[in-house]
Amino acid sequence: MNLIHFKKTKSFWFSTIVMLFAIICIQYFVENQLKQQQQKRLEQFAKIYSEVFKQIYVKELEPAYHETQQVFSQMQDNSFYTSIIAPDGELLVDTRLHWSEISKVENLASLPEIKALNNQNNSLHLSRYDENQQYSASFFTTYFTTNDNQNLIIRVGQNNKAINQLIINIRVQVAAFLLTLVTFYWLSLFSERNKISRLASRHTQELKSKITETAQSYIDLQQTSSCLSVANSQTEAENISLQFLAHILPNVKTEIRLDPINHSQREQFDMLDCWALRTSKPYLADNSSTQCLHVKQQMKNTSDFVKCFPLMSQTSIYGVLTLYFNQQDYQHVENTYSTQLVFLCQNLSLNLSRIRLRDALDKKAHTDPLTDLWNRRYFFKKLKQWTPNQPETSAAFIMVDIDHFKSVNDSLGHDEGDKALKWVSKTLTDMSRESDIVARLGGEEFALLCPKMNKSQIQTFFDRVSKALTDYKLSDTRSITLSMGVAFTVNYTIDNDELIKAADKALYKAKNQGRNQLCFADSQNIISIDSFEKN
Ligand SMILES: Nc1nc2c(ncn2[C@@H]2O[C@H](COP(=O)(O)OP(=O)(O)OP(=O)(O)O)[C@@H](O)[C@H]2O)c(=O)[nH]1
Repeated sequence: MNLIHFKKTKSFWFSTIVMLFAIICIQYFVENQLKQQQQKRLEQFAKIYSEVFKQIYVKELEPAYHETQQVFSQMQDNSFYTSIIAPDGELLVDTRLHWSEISKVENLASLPEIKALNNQNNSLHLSRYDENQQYSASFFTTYFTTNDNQNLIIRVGQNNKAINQLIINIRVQVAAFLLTLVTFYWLSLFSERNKISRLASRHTQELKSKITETAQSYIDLQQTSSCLSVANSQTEAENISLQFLAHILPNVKTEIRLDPINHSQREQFDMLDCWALRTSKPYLADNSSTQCLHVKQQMKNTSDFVKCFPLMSQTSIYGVLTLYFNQQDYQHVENTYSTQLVFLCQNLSLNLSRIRLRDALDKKAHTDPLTDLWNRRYFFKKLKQWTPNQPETSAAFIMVDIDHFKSVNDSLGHDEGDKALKWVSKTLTDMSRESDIVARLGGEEFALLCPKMNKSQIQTFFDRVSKALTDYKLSDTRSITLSMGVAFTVNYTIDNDELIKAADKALYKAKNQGRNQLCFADSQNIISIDSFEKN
């Protein structure tokens, strides 16, 4: 800013000096012209006057004096005054004096113009201070010859007051012009300075608020990252990220779509539909460019730009983050939040990877390798998390045991027994609902936790499972049968220990009563869940 100002000032002074110089030259020229014109007019006047005087003058001076006085009194310009002087300096005629006063005037031979003329000049111009008249005057002095061959001097003078006044006027006008120019310049400079300072303060303010906004977004991002690092599920991680985006980009519509492989309930989403995932980098599309196929038509129609950020690692794809902008928001986000968005996506991807890895390990730790059902540990963990005092968490606890399984192993071998175990597992899973937990507790023993199931529903379940098992034939054409013991949490008074013990007793009863049957619990019998887990 200072540099610009300096340059402006420098060029201004340079142009001012040039202008001043030009004005002085013009002024000098004008003044010179004025003086030349004055001299010309003095010469002309002298010529005319001497001609008139010559015509009128015949030996007698007085009549000539009066006649010329009369002739020249009619002239408009009476600023000229004329003297006729004899070569020896005697004043003969003077237009400013009365005839009677002329003879009283002293000899004029000592006047500078008469002296100079006598020193061999035929005519001359001279400006000097006229002490008699007390003002500065210009004189033209020359010889002329009368008709009777007398050599006389004519001197025409003019008061310089008018011309001096003219010159002063010109100078005043030039000075006024320059002063106005300088004033205007400083005024414009001042207003420009004010404008620049206002602009600078506005920019500073904008910069300040942008820095504050950016700093705040980094604080939010840090907090979001901390939450993401302890997120328990993909849904939780997704919600944390969406919350952050809604906070920093309140006007931008945001959407996260995760890989449906681990999310069977989600809307199907083909990862090849997204150009960001194909190219492994953010993809921006406006209304005229190729859009990703997963982008919602309605959202696309109401936005100027759609930008997708891939959620992926080097080896896996987790999903995509999509932002829908209008023109103005897009610029703002690009300028202020582009780094934060990339960081968020990296962080989210990292945590999705962590959650998936943990889920996979969890699943491995909680799954029975032979049947792929939940194992004993997982089942009792779930059962411990049960809250029996809430009506909506009421459930049926079913214990299942294959009848005479030992004889299957003994007669047909372990492989045949394993096949039978897998078939029973599949049948139990197929016949149960999605909300039920089906587990293999060990050996030929299974358990189900079925929320909101009544006696008749259990009976139907048992009948369907038994019927399905008759379709499976062992190699010796035998069929498999099951016994089930069931206890309920419907009366809200039984805790988990009671529930297990009751179901176990019911199963025991079913075995004792001949197997291949279903028995419901007698809730009076109690054993502890811990002792049951140890079995
Ligand atoms: N093939 C196979 N057999 C198993 C597995 N785990 C346990 N068993 C067998 O399951 C049989 C369980 O027999 P028992 O506890 O006596 O019960 P049961 O023969 O079914 O008699 P009831 O329960 O009284 O009807 C044993 O022979 C175990 O060896 C397994 O993973 N695979």
